[in-house]
Amino acid sequence: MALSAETVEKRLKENPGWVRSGDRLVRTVPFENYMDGARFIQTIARIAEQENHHPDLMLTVDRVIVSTTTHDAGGITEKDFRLIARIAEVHEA
Ligand SMILES: C[C@H](O)[C@H](O)[C@H]1CNC2=NC(N)=NC(=O)C2=N1
Repeated sequence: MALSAETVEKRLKENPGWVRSGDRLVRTVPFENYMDGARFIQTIARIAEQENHHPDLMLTVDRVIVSTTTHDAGGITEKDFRLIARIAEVHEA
């Protein structure tokens, strides 16, 4: 079930670096160079497979943009927050 806007805002306070954009949680993570960003994407891809929850990932020369929603629920769910908590374990904001 999609979380209410209030719940999303409250949970976001516990997740520095993440913002809500429409029905997505989004974080931009800066990197010194392309390959560091590429390695981060590889790590997230492994986590996504474990969680069976797969964020959109965009790699540029100096950042990775991570964006997640739960399509089935039509919004942000606990699955998205579980995923971003796992990402925080490998890269603090
Ligand atoms: C069938 C499978 O569980 C679904 O397609 C999953 C896979 N990964 C997913 N990842 C994300 N981010 N949102 C989803 O709604 C989603 N759905």
